[in-house]
Amino acid sequence: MNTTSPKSSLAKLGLHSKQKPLKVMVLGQSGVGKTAMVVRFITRRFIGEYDPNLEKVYTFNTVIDNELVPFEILDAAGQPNESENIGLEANIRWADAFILMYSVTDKCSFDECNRLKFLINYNKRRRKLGSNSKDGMSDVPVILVGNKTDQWGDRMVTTEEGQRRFREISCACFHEISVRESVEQVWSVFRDVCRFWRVFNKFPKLKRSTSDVQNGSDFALSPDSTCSYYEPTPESETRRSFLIIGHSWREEDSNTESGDITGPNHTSDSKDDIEHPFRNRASTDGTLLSRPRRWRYPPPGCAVTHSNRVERRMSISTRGSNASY
Ligand SMILES: Nc1nc2c(ncn2[C@@H]2O[C@H](COP(=O)(O)OP(=O)(O)OP(=O)(O)O)[C@@H](O)[C@H]2O)c(=O)[nH]1
Repeated sequence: MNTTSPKSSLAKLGLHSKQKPLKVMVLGQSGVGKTAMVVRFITRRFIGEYDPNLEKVYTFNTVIDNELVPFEILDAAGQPNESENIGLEANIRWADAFILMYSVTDKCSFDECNRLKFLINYNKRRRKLGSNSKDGMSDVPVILVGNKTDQWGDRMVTTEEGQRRFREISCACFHEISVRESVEQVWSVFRDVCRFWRVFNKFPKLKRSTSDVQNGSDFALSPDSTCSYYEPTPESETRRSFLIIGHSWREEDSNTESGDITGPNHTSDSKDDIEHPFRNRASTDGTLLSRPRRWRYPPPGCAVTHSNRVERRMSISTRGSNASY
């Protein structure tokens, strides 16, 4: 017997809502290769020159890990002056996930990532701080990408600096790629965007981990999250993978395929790590320490001393590269 689900019948009639698109924003200084990367992902071609002022949303449906993913990709124009920050911030609020791109041949573009990550933190949190919803305490995946590794003679940012920065500004993972040389590297970036987005949606309580976990703490963001980068020299196409454990990464066996399920060793060692991984510092990224309970009429024996108060501090700076986290 031929059975049809109500969902598919509605879909045929065009009444059932489509799958939610994955809205990705590609951010970075002008000239780092944002447009080249998006076009490479969609068409598999490397096209040399583009209109630098063009800001465009590309829609592209593809299958990742056996699931259809309707991408909406906003290729943000490089932001040459501060007056365009308002539009930039509106776009940041629109997006579900981010690719933060710099060129390994341009130190300024690398430093610009700090400011942009700060803007992401601020704009994705601000809305949520005002909301009552518990789910509002969320974060979004941000993938740090260093492009143009084919220009190894002009390199100004080392792989180690990229790895350090990815930890410092709390991105979900880090890639080094050459859009010109490898379509596979470009695909691996978008694959990770999608995988992290799924993980963040699936485990809302983990969402803040990539912003708040202290250096070196072992916190399992996802058992199947791997990140990769490629060796910068053209003669070495060896793929190296990193398992992302919350804020930190560990080098894996180089034969491990991206997306492989990892063993139990990669999860957090103690339950305590999961329960108290955050909030060890005040910060300017909107992360507030939880306030101690203040009694209006303290119960007997519960004397609240002034020193018990936790200072709440939040300052916002969107200028320059001196944003702090
Ligand atoms: N060598 C090399 N050049 C690249 C690579 N990716 C992009 N480019 C070049 O870098 C230049 C800038 O690329 P775009 O894609 O226009 O950069 P963009 O970040 O979109 O720049 P805006 O549109 O100004 O924000 C172009 O000349 C590209 O051909 C790469 O992987 N290697």
